[in-house]
Amino acid sequence: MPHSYETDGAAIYRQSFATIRSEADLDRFDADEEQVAVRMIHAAGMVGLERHIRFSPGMVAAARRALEDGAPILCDARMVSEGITRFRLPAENEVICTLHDPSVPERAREMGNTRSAAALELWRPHLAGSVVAIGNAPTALFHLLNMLEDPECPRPAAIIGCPVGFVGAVESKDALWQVQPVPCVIVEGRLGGSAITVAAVNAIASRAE
Ligand SMILES: C/C1=C2N=C(/C=C3N=C(/C(C)=C4\N[C@@](C)([C@@H]5N=C1[C@](C)(CCC(=O)O)[C@H]5CC(=O)O)[C@@](C)(CC(=O)O)[C@@H]4CCC(=O)O)[C@@](C)(CC(=O)O)[C@@H]\3CCC(=O)O)C(C)(C)[C@@H]/2CCC(=O)O
Repeated sequence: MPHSYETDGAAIYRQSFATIRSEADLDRFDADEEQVAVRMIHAAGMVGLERHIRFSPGMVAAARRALEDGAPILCDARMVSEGITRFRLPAENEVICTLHDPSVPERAREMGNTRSAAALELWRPHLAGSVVAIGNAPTALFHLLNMLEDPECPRPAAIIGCPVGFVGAVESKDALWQVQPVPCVIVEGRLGGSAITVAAVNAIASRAE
């Protein structure tokens, strides 16, 4: 007997978002934040994630404005850059991931750091006014914060800072939240990841669900 299941993609999304809106506690988010939080919960498959999501004031508007003005999106991992739905982007924005540039392994050896952190050195020409999406590597977020301690370093318009894991994820996100060098969103704690980060970018890039 063949299995019966929903085959309409749009209906699947509608049903998912309706389920999230009925089960998640979204009251503390404004309308812009709620749209982004719903998509992050959707990507994680986890109602309850909302308790860990923190937006700095005006973050979604700042990131949206930057994208509409043509800002590039700088991603720590290809899992993030590949997940961004290009047709959602308001200005055919460039999506940049420098992690696999051939110069990065040698640069990482010289720096005594991970490839993820070393790859950010190649972001410098693109950083001003960009939207940063870090979904994997805590060392990338720490290195970005260190770069931004230099007042000469160009500043992004907004940071989606959601690295995941057990070593450095909690600490790097706490550091971003403490410093808030620019408007940002984080997922507190060990939770995070490329899918949740991509979902935030895709939600910010599109105005309404
Ligand atoms: C320590 C690292 C962690 N990686 C995690 C989780 C996942 N990583 C995947 C993949 C395919 C990649 N991870 C690298 C970025 C690689 N991961 C690391 C590093 C060793 C150090 C980063 C850091 O600690 O900040 C990092 C390599 C580096 O030198 O920077 C990756 C480049 C490794 C590689 O394939 O060469 C690669 C990213 C490729 C790309 O997309 O461009 C996973 C899919 C795991 C797997 O393959 O089994 C998974 C994805 C999670 C996600 O949602 O993004 C952690 C858990 C983040 C971990 C850091 C923290 C920790 O607690 O260990």
